[in-house]
Amino acid sequence: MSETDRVPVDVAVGVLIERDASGREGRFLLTSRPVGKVYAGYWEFPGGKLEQGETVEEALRRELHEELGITIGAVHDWKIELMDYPHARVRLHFCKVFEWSGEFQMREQQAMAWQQLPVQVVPVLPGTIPVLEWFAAERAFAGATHAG
Ligand SMILES: Nc1nc2c([nH]c(=O)n2[C@H]2C[C@H](O)[C@@H](COP(=O)(O)OP(=O)(O)OP(=O)(O)O)O2)c(=O)[nH]1
Repeated sequence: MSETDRVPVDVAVGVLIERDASGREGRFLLTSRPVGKVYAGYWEFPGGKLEQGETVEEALRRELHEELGITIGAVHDWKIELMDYPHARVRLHFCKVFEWSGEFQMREQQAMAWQQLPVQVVPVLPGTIPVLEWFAAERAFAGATHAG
């Protein structure tokens, strides 16, 4: 593999979180990767690669609309994580989202699950696990962050 193959691809990832009346963060949304993609069936936060000229926010709005049929409100930059996979090197831009409108539609025949720690759906994509650790730290959650 040549060096240029290892240039990271930017990916916008949406961490949709429910909040209660006091603003306390609760369940978060995971979706399964569709059949035909690498890591098909693995659970992740919804999102996708930036197209040329797009910002992270623009890509996130487009991807969540394309994949889930929803329109998202404010996008809050949260963390950036570099992941090396055999198939690619990706720079994941995780953004928190608390507001959205529209009915969820699984437009790529994926599945969705609202989760708490510890996450019950399996298997979880390797690049998703750091997010669960960040949640654990924020929420003072002790123990395994996911099953399996
Ligand atoms: N959406 C998402 N992708 C993640 C997460 N963690 C993680 O390592 N990734 C990786 C998997 C993929 O290599 C890459 C996202 O690419 P993708 O193939 O899902 O993006 P896309 O929808 O634009 O796909 P395509 O049009 O190229 O088929 O980021 C995550 O939590 N969410």
